[in-house]
Amino acid sequence: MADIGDAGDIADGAHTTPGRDGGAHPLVVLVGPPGAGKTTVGLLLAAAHGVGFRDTDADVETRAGKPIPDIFVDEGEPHFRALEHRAVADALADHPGVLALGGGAILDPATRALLAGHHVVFLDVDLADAVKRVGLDAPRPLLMGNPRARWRELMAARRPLYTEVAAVTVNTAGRTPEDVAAEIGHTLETASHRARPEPTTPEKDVKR
Ligand SMILES: Nc1ncnc2c1ncn2[C@@H]1O[C@H](COP(=O)(O)OP(=O)(O)O)[C@@H](O)[C@H]1O
Ligand SMILES: O=C(O)C1=C[C@@H](OP(=O)(O)O)[C@@H](O)[C@H](O)C1
Ligand SMILES: [Mg+2]
Repeated sequence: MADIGDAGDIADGAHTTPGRDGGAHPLVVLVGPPGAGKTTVGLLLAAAHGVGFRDTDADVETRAGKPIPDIFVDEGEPHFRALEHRAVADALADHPGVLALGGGAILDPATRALLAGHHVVFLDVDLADAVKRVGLDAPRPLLMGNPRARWRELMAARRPLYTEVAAVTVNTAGRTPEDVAAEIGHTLETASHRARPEPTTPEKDVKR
């Protein structure tokens, strides 16, 4: 799938993160709830670093040939989640730039497992800012009805999952997308903030 806003080849290869399999893996993966700014900040971050930007929501829509709300209505959320898992797996395997995930991608345990070893940043936001940003904005099927109540419920259930997969949390409340992108850029320069370690083999599974 083509990158959005790809800045072209990076001459010195400095922005390519080689994976264990020799493929190119994302420089950074953004997670967080709807309205955290994953898409907005991701585009800015990619431009600042001269790398491509990819968003799994856009990949899912391209593959399905329809907007996300239509997928929810026509095929249901489980089908959307299956498409989303595939989109995340593909992008983690071959996208060397900035990758933004849909807010619920981390609900799938298999997707969380795939994120191990990647530089994952959790964009945190409070209810007031999130609702200001997305409340009555473009359609997000999971916020339909009462966006404030739905968002609060989603965040309560997901916060532990965002922190589980992320090496770094950046609070975005009251901050501009430019400021948030700059802070993420700093985390990329700090060795101690690199990706969380991959899980070790559970003791019970070790063959003696
Ligand atoms: N830090 C921010 N401050 C103010 N508005 C923001 C910020 N980040 C994003 N937005 C706005 O909020 C809306 C949702 O942002 P988006 O990037 O689509 O969030 P996400 O992808 O996390 O759901 C957009 O209208 C965007 O311009
Ligand atoms: O939180 C969610 O479950 C969803 C978030 C959306 O993406 P954003 O987080 O980019 O809004 C999109 O993937 C879909 O509507 C479901
Ligand atoms: Mg988004």
